[in-house]
Amino acid sequence: MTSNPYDFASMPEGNPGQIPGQRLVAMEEEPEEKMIEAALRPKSLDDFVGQKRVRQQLSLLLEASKLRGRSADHVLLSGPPGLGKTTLSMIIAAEMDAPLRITSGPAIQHSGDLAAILSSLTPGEVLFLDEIHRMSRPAEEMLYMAMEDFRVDIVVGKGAGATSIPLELPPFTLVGATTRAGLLPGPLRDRFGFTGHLEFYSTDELQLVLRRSAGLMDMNITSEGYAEIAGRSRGTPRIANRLLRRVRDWALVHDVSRIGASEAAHALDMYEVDSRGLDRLDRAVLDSLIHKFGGGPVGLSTLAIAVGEEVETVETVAEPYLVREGLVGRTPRGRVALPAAWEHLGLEPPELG
Ligand SMILES: Nc1ncnc2c1ncn2[C@@H]1O[C@H](COP(=O)(O)OP(=O)(O)OP(=O)(O)O)[C@@H](O)[C@H]1O
Ligand SMILES: [Mg+2]
Repeated sequence: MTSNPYDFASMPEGNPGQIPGQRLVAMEEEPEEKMIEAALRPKSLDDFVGQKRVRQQLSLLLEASKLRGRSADHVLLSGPPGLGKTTLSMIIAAEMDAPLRITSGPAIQHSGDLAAILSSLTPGEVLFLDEIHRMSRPAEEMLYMAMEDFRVDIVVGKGAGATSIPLELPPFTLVGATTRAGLLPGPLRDRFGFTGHLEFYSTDELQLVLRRSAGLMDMNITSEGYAEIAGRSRGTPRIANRLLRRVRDWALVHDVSRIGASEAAHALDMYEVDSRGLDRLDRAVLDSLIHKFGGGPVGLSTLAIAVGEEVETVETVAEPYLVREGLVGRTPRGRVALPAAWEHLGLEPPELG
C-alpha cells in the first residue's frame, strides 16, 4: 500500500460520521481506520500515554522476565474499546524482543484451529488473542492446558478408536484482550499471571495522545487547541485521534495553518460533536428527556420513540456515555435528566424536592 507509515495523505480512510450508521464518537474501530491506527500506535511503553499503574506493573513484569531469561507470564488486558489493548500487546512483544502472532477468539472456532497456532509458535513468541471471551468452549479448554503446562492433547480419530497425542509446546506468552472481562470463565481468568484493566483517559492524558499524533501528522496546534479536542474525545484515544483527523481536514480546506481553541471548536461543531463530546443522538436524547418529559422519569421505550430511534440504539449507543458522564440517571421508574444535563443545554436545573 504505502511504504511510509506516516504518509497519511495516501491512505484510504473514509469519513466516519458522514456515513449513516457510523458515528464520529463511536468507540469501536471503523474498518477503514485500521491503517491509520496502526501508524499512530506508540511502539514502546515509554511512548504509551497514561494508564500509569498498568504501565508500571507491566514494565516490572517484563523487566523481571528478561532478567530471568524466560518468557513473561500470561497477560490479560481488559477495558472498553479504543483504550489501547491491541497497542499494548504489540508493545509487550516489542519490549520482549519477541515475535508476535495475532489471532482472535472468533477466528478460533475449533480446538484444532488453536492447536495449529500453538504448535507452530516459536520459543518466546507472544501470542495475542483478541476478543478472547468469544472463543469456543473446546478451544478454551485446550488453552487452559497450554497456558499452564505448555502442552496440548491432540485427539486423532473418532469414537472408540480415538487416541490423544500429547504435544509439548515451546514457552510462550499469551496476551489476551477483552472488552468483557466479566464474561471470561474463572478458570481462564485465573491462568493469567497479570491482569491489566485499562481505564478511560483524563483530558490531560488525551492532550498528550493528541500532541504525539499531531506531531506525526505534522499539524500545528496550540495548547488550547489540544485541550478543546481532548475535551470532546470521551476519554478515548481512538476518538481523540479520529477527531484530530477531522480537524486536520477542516484546517486544510479552510487554509488554516495554526489550530487554536476556536478553530478546533469550529471544526468539531461542524461535525456535530459538542464541547462534552456528545453527538447529535446524545443531544437528542437529552433534549427529549428535558423538553418533552420535563426531565423524566420516562421509560426507555417511550424515550426511544420520542427521538425516533430503536430502543437498542438508545440503550447501547447513547446511554452508556450519558450515564458515565452523570448526565442521565437510571431509576426503577425510568430515565431521568440529572442537573448536569440541564446545565449542558443551558437550562436551570429544577429544584429537587
Ligand atoms: N495510551 C495510548 N497512547 C497513545 N495512543 C494510544 C494509547 N492508547 C490507544 N492509543 C491509540 O488509540 C488507537 C486505538 O487503540 P487500540 O487499537 O490499542 O485499542 P483497543 O483497546 O485494542 O480497542 P478494541 O477494543 O476496539 O480492539 C490506536 O491507534 C492507538 O494509537
Ligand atoms: Mg484492539
